[in-house]
Amino acid sequence: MRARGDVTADIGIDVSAVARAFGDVHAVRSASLEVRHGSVTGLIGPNGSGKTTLMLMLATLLRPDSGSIRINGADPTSDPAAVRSRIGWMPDVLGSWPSLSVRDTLVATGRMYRMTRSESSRRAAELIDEVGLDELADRPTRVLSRGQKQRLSLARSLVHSPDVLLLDEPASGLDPAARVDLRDQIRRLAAGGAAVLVSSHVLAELDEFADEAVYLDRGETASREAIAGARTSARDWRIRSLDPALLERALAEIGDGAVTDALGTTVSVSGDTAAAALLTRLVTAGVPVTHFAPVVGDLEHTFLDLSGRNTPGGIRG
Ligand SMILES: Nc1ncnc2c1ncn2[C@@H]1O[C@H](COP(=O)(O)OP(=O)(O)OP(=O)(O)O)[C@@H](O)[C@H]1O
Repeated sequence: MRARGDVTADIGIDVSAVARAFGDVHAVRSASLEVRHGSVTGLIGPNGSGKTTLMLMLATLLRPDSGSIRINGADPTSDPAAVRSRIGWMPDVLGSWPSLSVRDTLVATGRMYRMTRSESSRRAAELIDEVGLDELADRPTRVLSRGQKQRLSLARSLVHSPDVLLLDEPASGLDPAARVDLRDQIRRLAAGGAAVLVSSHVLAELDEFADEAVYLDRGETASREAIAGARTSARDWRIRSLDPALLERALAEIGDGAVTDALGTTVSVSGDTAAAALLTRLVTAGVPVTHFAPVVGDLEHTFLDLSGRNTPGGIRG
C-alpha cells in the first residue's frame, strides 16, 4: 500500500538523466521524467527519438548505460523481479502465440504470474469483456486483425493488475470507436491509481486524455522552460464566418498574415489573451463568426514548436 501523503511513494515512474547507446547510435542521451500514480503522461517524439528504447529500459528489458530509473521505488536493473510484478508492458508490436486462443493466451499469461488456474480463468474472462474481445475469445490469435491484437496486447499487460503501465503506441491500428474505448480504459486505469506512460503519434488524441506530456527529441527530454515557451508561442487559429468576405476585410484592418482556404481563414495568434481580443474585435465589427479555434491541439503545437517546425507569422498578442 502507498502511504497517504508520502510524495515519493506517489511516484510510479521516476527517471533521471538516463542514457543508452547502441554502438555509436545514442538512442537516449538524457531522459528525465516522473509519472505519478493516478495520472497519465504522454511520451511524445518524432520517429527514432528514443521512445521505445526508453520504454524498454523502464520495462527491465534493456539496461541503461547511465542515469537512474525507479519503478515504485525499485531499480529495474538490480531488482527486475520487483519491477516486473508491478508493471504492465504493452509493446508496440504484439508477439503472440498464433495457435493459442485469446482466452488461453490470457490464462497462460496469468499462470506465468503464478496465478492459480481458476484465478487466471476468472481474470481472463474479466479482461476479454473489458477490451471487447468476447466474440473472438475462443478463436486462435492468428485470426485477429491488427486492432484486435492491440486489444489483446492491452489485456495481456493488465492480467496481474499492475499499477504502473507502459503503453507503446497502444492506439496504432485501432479504428476511431476503439480509440475512444482505449482512451476511456486508460482514464479508468489511472482513476484506479495506476501511473500510466503512453507513447503515441496521435497527438490530438493524447491531448484529450493525458495529464502531462514529456517531449523526447533526439534522445533528450525537453526542459520545463522549453515546453512553457513553446506552449505560448504564436500558433495558427482557424476562423470561419457566415460572411467570409466581411471576415477577410475585418482581418485586413486588424493585421496581416491571414490565409484563406477551403477550411476557412487562418491567422497566427500569440496566446489565449490575444485570441480572445481578436474574437471580440471581429464580433464587434459585426462578423458572424461560426468557428474560432486553434488549427492543432496543445500537444501538437508544442511538439512542432520544440522540433522547430512551426513557422508563425502574422497577428501578435
Ligand atoms: N537494437 C538497436 N540497435 C541499434 N540501434 C538501435 C536499436 N534500437 C534502436 N536503435 C536506434 O536508436 C534510435 C531510437 O530508436 P527508438 O526505436 O527508441 O525510437 P522511437 O522514438 O521509438 O521511434 P518510432 O517512433 O519510430 O517507433 C534510432 O536511431 C534507432 O535506429
